[in-house]
Amino acid sequence: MDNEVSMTPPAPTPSRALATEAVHAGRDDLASLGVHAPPIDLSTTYPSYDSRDEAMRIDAFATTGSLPDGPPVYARLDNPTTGRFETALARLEGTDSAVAFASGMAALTAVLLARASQGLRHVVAVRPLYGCSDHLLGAGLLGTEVTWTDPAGIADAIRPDTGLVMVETPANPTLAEVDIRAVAHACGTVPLLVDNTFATPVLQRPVEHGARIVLHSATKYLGGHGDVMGGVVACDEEFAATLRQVRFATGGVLHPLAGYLLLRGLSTLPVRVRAASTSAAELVRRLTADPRIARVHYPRIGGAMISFEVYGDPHRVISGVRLITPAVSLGSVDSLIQHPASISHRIVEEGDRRAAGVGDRLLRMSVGLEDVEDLWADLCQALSDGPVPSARTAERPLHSTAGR
Ligand code: MET
Repeated sequence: MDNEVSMTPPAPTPSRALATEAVHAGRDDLASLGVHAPPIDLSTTYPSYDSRDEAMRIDAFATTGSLPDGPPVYARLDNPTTGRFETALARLEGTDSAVAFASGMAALTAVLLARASQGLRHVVAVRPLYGCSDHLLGAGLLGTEVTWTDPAGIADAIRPDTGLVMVETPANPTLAEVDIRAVAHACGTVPLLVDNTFATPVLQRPVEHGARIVLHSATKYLGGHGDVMGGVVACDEEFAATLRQVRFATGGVLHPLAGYLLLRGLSTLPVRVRAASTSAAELVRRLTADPRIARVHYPRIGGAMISFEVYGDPHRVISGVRLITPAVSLGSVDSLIQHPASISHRIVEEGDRRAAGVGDRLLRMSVGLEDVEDLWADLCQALSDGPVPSARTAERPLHSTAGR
């Protein structure tokens, strides 16, 4: 008996803290497999001597979109390594399921196609969104039609063919926040999609506030090291099944090596997000007190993204950084800065961009894990091409999202 007790792993605790899930979700079977790190399955195809069984499994997937029992037949249906990342992300977001894609844009594309395939081609959306999301909705590339509105106008904008309401909060790049619960209420039976890329499940779990679909560019905080591109949708199993069918049909699959890296990234997500957020809040405090800065944007829920408007030439700041990397993207261990009007939101028509608060003097910074004093020193020299102001000049009170 003693032997039996020691050999049987204890049943997983039903509700584990986020930090625990981040490290263990998607890995529950590893000890029983006799390994410590997750295996990487690079197979594109899976052998079977039973073609009748394969036909049945393909039929079942085509009919239901459920994960095949046993090997996936072909890598466009599923992959066990990527499946671990999907399991873990669903656990962190508090959803039944998650479906991973080659990028955040492939993930959003699949959501739009899934709804359009049900005859629901109309989308209601709140600006700002990430520039390419805005473009994908607005350009009609997928045969969808968008109505842009503010949160208060959502209920009125919904039509019988509305398949989706989409918001991003905090929004890229202004960090504007929407009240997810209020918006979800306004959506009625139409599913609300929240792009949770900036907040991550560490700071916000949209499903707990009534959202039905959560989108991530996994390239950002989930991966966390600037070396893997991916996207993921967390949702109920019914919608996940449709997304898997779209993914199979359109081919925007995540590579299993990326799936491995994303699972690995999740294990440090809470630590990374909290540490970078502490530095970001300190930089916000100093920037708000700095006479070279016209306005600082920082969301109430916190996070590691900050935006600020300069009185001077924003392009000089970009060309002046030495430690901070002047590059688009975000969520890496190292800090990045970019000029949204030139890069991340360039594709949005200028008038729409400005109306959404993305002005020409706005800079967006993704705060990484460097020492905050080094980041401040670099920002200061880039802002002034001069020496770092003394600490006393940074003692004015903290204020966020306010102009001066
Ligand atoms: C190609 S531009 C943008 C990449 C990324 N989504 C960002 O906002 O930085």
